[in-house]
Amino acid sequence: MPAVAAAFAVSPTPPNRCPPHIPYPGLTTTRRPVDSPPTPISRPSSSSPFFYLSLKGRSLLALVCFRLPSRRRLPTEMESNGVMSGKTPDLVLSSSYEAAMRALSSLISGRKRGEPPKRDKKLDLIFNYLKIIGVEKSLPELKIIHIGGTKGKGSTCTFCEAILRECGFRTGLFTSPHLMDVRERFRINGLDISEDKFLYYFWDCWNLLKESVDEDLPMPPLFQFLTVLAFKIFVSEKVDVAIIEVGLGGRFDSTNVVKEPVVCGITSLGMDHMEILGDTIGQIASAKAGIFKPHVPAFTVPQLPEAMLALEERASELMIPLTFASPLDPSVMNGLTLGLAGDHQLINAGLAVALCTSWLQRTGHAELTPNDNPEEGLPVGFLRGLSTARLGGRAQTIIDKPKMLEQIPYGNSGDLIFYLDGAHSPESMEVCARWFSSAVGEAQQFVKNGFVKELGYSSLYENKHSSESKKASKKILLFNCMEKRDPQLLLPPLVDICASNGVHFSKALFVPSMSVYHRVDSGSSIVAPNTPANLSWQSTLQRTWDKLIQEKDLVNDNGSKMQKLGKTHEDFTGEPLEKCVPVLKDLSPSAVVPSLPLAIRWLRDYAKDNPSLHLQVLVTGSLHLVGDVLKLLRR
Ligand SMILES: Nc1ncnc2c1ncn2[C@@H]1O[C@H](COP(=O)(O)OP(=O)(O)OP(=O)(O)O)[C@@H](O)[C@H]1O
Ligand SMILES: [Mg+2]
Ligand SMILES: [Mg+2]
Repeated sequence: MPAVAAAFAVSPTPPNRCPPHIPYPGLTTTRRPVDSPPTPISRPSSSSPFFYLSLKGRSLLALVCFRLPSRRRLPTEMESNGVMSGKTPDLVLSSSYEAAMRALSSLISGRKRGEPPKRDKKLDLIFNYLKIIGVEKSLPELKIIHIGGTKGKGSTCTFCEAILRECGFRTGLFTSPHLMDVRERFRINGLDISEDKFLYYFWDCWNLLKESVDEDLPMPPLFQFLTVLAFKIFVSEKVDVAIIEVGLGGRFDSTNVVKEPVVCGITSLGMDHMEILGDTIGQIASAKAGIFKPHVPAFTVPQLPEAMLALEERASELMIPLTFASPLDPSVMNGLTLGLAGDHQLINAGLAVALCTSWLQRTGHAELTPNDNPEEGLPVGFLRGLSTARLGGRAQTIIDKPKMLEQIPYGNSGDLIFYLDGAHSPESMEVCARWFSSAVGEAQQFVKNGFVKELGYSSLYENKHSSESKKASKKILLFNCMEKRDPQLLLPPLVDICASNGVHFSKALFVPSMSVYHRVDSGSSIVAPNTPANLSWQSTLQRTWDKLIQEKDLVNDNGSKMQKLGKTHEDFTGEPLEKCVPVLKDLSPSAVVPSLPLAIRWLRDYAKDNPSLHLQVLVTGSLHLVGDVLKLLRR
């Protein structure tokens, strides 16, 4: 066995749940040898329809020059806002990215979330958009892995992408939603698409569509546009495999324009988007199974019986094998950990292994699949992919210590750790609570041992200050969710599961998100600490929380009963509230904070003023909230 493979040798993976081998007609793929460096992303040359100037430093990279294809008009949006001068068509100033975001935002339809979409002919329309941008004939070349489900789609897609890239293939990954920047949705070979490439493909598609739209074929709504843009990018970038996450549902989802993927997967199913998909888990499963296609093997994870039945029914109608992928056995990781944290990721990783195995078999690369011989375990590409996969805002831990990497003694200026997870359904709230309980336990263990784990960078820093090991920890919840969600379904599982693991919140802060779903922001857009006029939703959340805490009569971190609402909470006495967030003055175990920047500032001040505390903040309830916190922490 080669040395590198020996180093990764693992005990057996179950001879992996692969269906009978169904060859994919006409499909074989070339790939880089496993040990060679990833294929560099090919850059456009000056003879291509466009070129870019590489200027000094990252900031100047935004000053991109494009030679737009001569048959194209200049983007109307850019002309109208003065970003691009009509007399100098080759120059797109840096703010053109903001112009692209404004153009994208204009595609967000006025339809309220929750109203049934107009489904008739939707996929036909999308097919027409693909024709207009010139990629409809190339779709079959993309060798797609198509993944739907209620929870774990993005994670499973991310594992698949990382595995196949580590096996030597050039990958394209399309996921949703994004946290900070729309480009996160389009990864090429593991990296978010660059701004220059994004702008090129964006305006190319935009102009072609604008030139062709009429009453019968209007501009597509946002997600449809992003879907056709993804196909444009992946076809143009000549990826070997495109991993496509379903947006919502399955049968009527924009991504279901894919006629013949190589393999399909359905992740954990649960009750979400019932207003569109149906009231029962069976109906939801049927809608999701709408991505199954004739001659294409399908895989899924452990499901409730009713959901499993609906998936099986659809599979048998199409006469395709539906294979059950069991959660990954951690022992097959040979001591490595999954790149995405939380026990639930074992479910997603097990599905990803099955999907990649099937993809490799069907595209003529069976030699790269896990060996049936249990002694040989997972191949090195699988192990590398599973252990290096990354996806922000899902069970992500960030230490708020900008100088951490300079190894400044820990604890001197406050100790604040953010645990971020975009859970927003009851099921995901449960897995989030389990992950948080175990993560804070782990962190506490490191502290007790005199070590602090820099979780974001997976390295250890020795703590030379023995007083550190005596630090007490406080857990704070920073929460928001969309108004269509029911906090009575989201907050109880969080509180119950944490409490059953001995984890109690000292305080809960309810705060409005800053990003809004009717606007697409760039990652660098200014985060304004605007105070929304109406905080009534946050007050509703607070009331739900307070009632829950009172009913449960929970104990706090010190083992003493939490003070009832309105009374002084001993954990928060002596803090310099007045200089920061007046609304926190009441010192109750919960508060509505009028803006997110204020909440972060208050947390930082509190940590600084209480150096003997470890402050562990769980941010959850909304991916918007998580994205906004990431933006603020990055600054
Ligand atoms: N297998 C799973 N079972 C239950 N919850 C999960 C599972 N995987 C992930 N989650 C939860 O769902 C959240 C989102 O994970 P992920 O992005 O992988 O799912 P998604 O299906 O793409 O979600 P979305 O509906 O937001 O697109 C995670 O932060 C976690 O809380
Ligand atoms: Mg969803
Ligand atoms: Mg997703």
